[in-house]
Amino acid sequence: MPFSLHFSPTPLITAPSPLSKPFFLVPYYHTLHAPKSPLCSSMEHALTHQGKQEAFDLRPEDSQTLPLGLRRDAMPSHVAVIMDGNRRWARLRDLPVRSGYEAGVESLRKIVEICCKWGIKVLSVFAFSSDNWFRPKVEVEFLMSLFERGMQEDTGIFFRENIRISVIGDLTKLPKALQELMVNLEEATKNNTRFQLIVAVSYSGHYDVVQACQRLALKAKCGLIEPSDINVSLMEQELETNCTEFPHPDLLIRTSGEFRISNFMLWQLAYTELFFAQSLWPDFGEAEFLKALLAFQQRQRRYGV
Ligand SMILES: CC(C)=CCC/C(C)=C/CC/C(C)=C/COP(=O)(O)OP(=O)(O)O
Repeated sequence: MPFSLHFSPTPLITAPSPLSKPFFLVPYYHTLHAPKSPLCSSMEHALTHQGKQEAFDLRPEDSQTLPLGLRRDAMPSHVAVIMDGNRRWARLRDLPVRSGYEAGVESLRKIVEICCKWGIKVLSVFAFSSDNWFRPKVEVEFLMSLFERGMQEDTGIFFRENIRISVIGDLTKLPKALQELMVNLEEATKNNTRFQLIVAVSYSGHYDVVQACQRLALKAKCGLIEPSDINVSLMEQELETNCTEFPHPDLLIRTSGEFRISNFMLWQLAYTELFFAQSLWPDFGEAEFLKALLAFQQRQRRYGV
């Protein structure tokens, strides 16, 4: 099934975009000491053709218009989502599991578009947990191919819409081509400023805290810091969310009626507001997202004070 984000062809880009100098990608190929990867050719394709043009519904004025009752001054900067319920969605319809994941990608695209429209700066999604490696091999392989396909097909949109992609997690476990694709996409979009999508793959909160501790221990061993220097700020510099200027989600949404955080961003969620939706992720759309944001805007955040 082809994917498409439905963005306006009208450039909404306010900051300088890599689109203005597509050849910046060329030196990057060389730093990888590798022939052009599939991503690189897909990027070239996207840059040449400027992405898909067939169906768009976002206009510049949309970014000024919020649904009734939603306040721009109380919008969360960073929303995190546990996209749960894709397989159940498929099973309820007698469809193969992969259709559930594909429908989940479409849902993600819708939410990304809404975030851009409503002025949310960062969206983090739990796309594949460290524990998901223990799922059936065929399912894991399908998910890997879905990440590859999804990212390749939307490359043009990321450039045109000024979207930065970051990937967090233990990427060393991913297929080599996917690792390369993700690293390339992160590098190529790192100066995009309108919106940042953080994709957590092969990720867990435990993994993140442990890798941060290992990095600090190494710095201490090398004499760069003293163990007594270690504090919240130094820890946060080593967590994988150091890729964003908003490392702490303001709001966490989990779909599918489950009430747990399942080892997602354990450190970063310390003061996050939680919202649990009944819908399965493929059914989670604008109306439910709005409900979550309205609930968030009514919360009083006291940070223990
Ligand atoms: C390109 C890109 C970032 C794609 C994201 C694709 C996507 C929706 C991934 C979710 C994967 C996942 C393991 C969800 C958990 O719900 P589940 O499917 O295990 O649901 P269940 O609780 O019904 O079993």
